[in-house]
Amino acid sequence: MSTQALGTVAFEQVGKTYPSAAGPVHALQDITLEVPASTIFGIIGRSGAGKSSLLRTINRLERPTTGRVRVDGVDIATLDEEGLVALRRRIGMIFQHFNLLSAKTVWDNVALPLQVAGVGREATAARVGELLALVGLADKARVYPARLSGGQKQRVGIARALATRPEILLCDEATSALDPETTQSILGLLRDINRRLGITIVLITHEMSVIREVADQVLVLEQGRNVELGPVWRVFGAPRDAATRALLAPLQHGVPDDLRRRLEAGVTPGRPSERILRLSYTGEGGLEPDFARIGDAFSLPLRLVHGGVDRIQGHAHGRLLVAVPGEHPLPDLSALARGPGAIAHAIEEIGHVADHTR
Ligand SMILES: Nc1ncnc2c1ncn2[C@@H]1O[C@H](COP(=O)(O)OP(=O)(O)OP(=O)(O)O)[C@@H](O)[C@H]1O
Repeated sequence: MSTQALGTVAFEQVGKTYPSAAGPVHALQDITLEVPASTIFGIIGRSGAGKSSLLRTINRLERPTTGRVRVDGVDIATLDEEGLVALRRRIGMIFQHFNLLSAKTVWDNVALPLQVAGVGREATAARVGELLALVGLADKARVYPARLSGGQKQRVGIARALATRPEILLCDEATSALDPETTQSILGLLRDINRRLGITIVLITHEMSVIREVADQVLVLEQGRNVELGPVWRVFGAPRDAATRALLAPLQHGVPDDLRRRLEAGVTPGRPSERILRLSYTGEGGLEPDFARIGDAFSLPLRLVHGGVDRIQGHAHGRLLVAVPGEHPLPDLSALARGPGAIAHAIEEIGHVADHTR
C-alpha cells in the first residue's frame, strides 16, 4: 500500500510511439517525474511536442509504449476493466470545447457521471445542487448548453468532472476557447478547487499566461522529451532551455520599437549620448528592483526607460531598461549582479543612443 497523498502521479521512463505511414512517431521519450498531490502542474511545449499524449496517459486514454504511469503508487497498466472504471472516477477531465451533451440540460449533464456510477436519485440531486453552487450556476440547472456562454459551458464541464469527487483533474486546453476575462474567472475557479478541495490539477495549454497565473510547477516538452521542469517562478524567471525561451518570448518585456530604432541609429561622436542598460530579475533569492539601491550603485543620474516586473508566486521577475549619461564610466556591472549587495540578477549594456535632451 502506498503512503503517498492522494492525487500523486508518477511517470517512470514513459515513452509513447505511434505507428504512422511515414514511420514510427516518438511522441514521448523517457519521461520520469512526479506530480505532487494537491498541486497545479502545467505542461507546455510547441504543437506536437507530446503534451496531449502525456496528459492522456494519466487516465489511460493512451497507454505508454514503454515505462509506467503510477497514480497514488499503483501502476495503472495493471488495472482490469473494473479498476480502470474506478480510476476514471478518480480522475476528472475538462476539454477545450467542453464536450457537453447538447440534448441534455445543465443539471442532466452534471448528473450523468453519478447516474453511470449508480448513485441513487436523492444523493445525485444533492450532489448536483452542490456542484452547481460550487461553479456558480445554481440558477442554470434547467438550461440547455446552447444557451450558455463559453465560460458557463466550461463551468458545467468542471462541475461534471468533479461529480464523482476525483482527486485529480486533467485540463486539456480548458481556457483556449475563452476570452481573456472569462479565462481569468475559470482560472480563479480552478485555483479555488485546488486549494479548497486539494485536487491535483494537471493542465496543458499553449497560453503561457495561464501557466504563469495558476501553475505551481511547469514541465516543458520538446519533441517528446522533458527539457525543463521546475517551479513556475524559476522556469519563467530564468528559463534554461532554448525551447522554453522560445515559448516564453511573447511574455518577455522586449525593447520597444522606438528605442530599437534609436539604438540602431547609433550616436554621433562628441554629441551627448546615453547608455541603455538592462537589469533582469529572475525571482531567485527574493531579489526585487529597489530604485534607491540601483541609484546608489551607479552614482549617476538614472532614468527608467522601459520595463516591468511581474509577480509569480510572490517572486518578482522582469526587466528594466534604464538610461545613464553616456560620457561617464560605468561601475563593474557583473559585480553589481553578484552577492548580497546585488541590485539585479543580471545587468548588461545593450547600447548607446543619442541624448536629445541635452
Ligand atoms: N494517434 C496518433 N497516431 C499517430 N501519431 C500521433 C497520434 N497522436 C499524436 N500523434 C503524434 O505524436 C506527436 C505528439 O502529439 P501530441 O498531440 O501529444 O502533441 P501536443 O503537444 O499535444 O500537440 P498540440 O499542441 O498540437 O495538440 C505529434 O507528432 C503527433 O502528430
